[in-house]
Amino acid sequence: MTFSEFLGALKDNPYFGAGFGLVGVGTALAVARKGAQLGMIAFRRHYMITLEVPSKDKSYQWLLSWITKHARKTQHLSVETSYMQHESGRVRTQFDFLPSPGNHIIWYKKKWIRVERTREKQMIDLHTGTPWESVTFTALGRDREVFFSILQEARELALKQQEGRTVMYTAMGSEWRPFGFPRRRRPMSSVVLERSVAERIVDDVKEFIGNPKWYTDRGIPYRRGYLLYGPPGCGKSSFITALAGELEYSICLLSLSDQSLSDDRLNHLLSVAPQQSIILLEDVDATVIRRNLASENPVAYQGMGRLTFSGLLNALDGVASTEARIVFMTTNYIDRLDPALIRPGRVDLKQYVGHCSQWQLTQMFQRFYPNVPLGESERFAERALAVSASLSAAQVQGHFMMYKLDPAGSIDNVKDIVR
Ligand SMILES: Nc1ncnc2c1ncn2[C@@H]1O[C@H](COP(=O)(O)OP(=O)(O)OP(=O)(O)O)[C@@H](O)[C@H]1O
Repeated sequence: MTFSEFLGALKDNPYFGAGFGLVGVGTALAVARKGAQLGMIAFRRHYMITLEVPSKDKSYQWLLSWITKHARKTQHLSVETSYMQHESGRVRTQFDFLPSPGNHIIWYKKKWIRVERTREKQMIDLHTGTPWESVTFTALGRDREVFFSILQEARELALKQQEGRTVMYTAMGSEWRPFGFPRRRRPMSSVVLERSVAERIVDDVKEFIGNPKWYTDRGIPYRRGYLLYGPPGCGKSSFITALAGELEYSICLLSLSDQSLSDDRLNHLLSVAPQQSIILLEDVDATVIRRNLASENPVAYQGMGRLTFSGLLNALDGVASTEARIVFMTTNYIDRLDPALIRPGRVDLKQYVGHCSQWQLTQMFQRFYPNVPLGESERFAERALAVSASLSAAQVQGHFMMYKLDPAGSIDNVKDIVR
């Protein structure tokens, strides 16, 4: 008996015949299911548009906030805790509910949009230690405008949340991440530098930002470097913070004494800094010190601080973008810096920020005790300078804090300023 004869005999058998009928129905169902799947794929391909945004993309956090705003009715939430500084200076803890991983439906511009937030359990971003995530937007139709509109709105929403604040970024692995809570912008008037010093720098930066064409016309990289040097506590960092506020820029803070910083990482970080930000390199003398120590004692410094001096120079030279790139460096020891580091092109403007002059002391007193006659401020300045000619603004501020409501006490006890 052949195999087909055998199958024929089975079909004719009353017990097995019914089974064959079921197999026929099952096959039909499978075919129908397959057909539906193919139909769905074809429908998706031709009548639906999707946009996937990975968590590494700059717009990812903005989009999560946007989704939170639009998916108000969703019951599946996760929380993100942040800190916000109030006008009063108080720091408030803020809980933001974000849509949890899964599907959410949003009605937006007369369209239903499915938003799927996925989190990879298996994959971790090694640089930040966070799981890989993505959000996928799916809408009916072929019009991409809806996605542009969502991205644009999400960006504007994020900018609005930062209005009046300065965002500080710190380097986390190969990325810049917001650090702490956005700070209230520091007014320029709150930092008292020697007469016309602040104006000189502010004018220079504004002139630079306003003239990209000048640079492109001449083929000069559109970047500008600044070096503020001088003793501790005289206002270098405070001034840069106030400048960022004035320009409505954020600050990307990087300490060159960070032992985990390598040439490649620095190079990468400088090239991916957020738009409209000042890159602030602190302790810029640290690389030079390390280089000297390492050459004196190579064994002890082996493997430490893979950032080399030439790596720093290369990274600074590589900083070029279509956007104004502003790099500020600070140091307490300019004499320790290699001339190659501060040559024009790497540092275009150097400014000494030193101990308080008589004019500065008068201004500081006036700002702290606004209702006191000018003569009293001048008297304080004279007496303070008689105590020490090298007072830092931080020292003076500390002294005022001891006599918050007592300007006369602040003058009478001025000798305590050096304690
Ligand atoms: N010129 C200034 N006017 C007003 N406040 C100042 C000034 N300089 C310093 N201060 C105050 O002193 C503190 C320390 O200042 P800041 O960190 O800006 O100094 P710095 O020069 O950057 O010091 P370092 O070299 O140690 O980094 C801040 O709280 C700041 O408010």
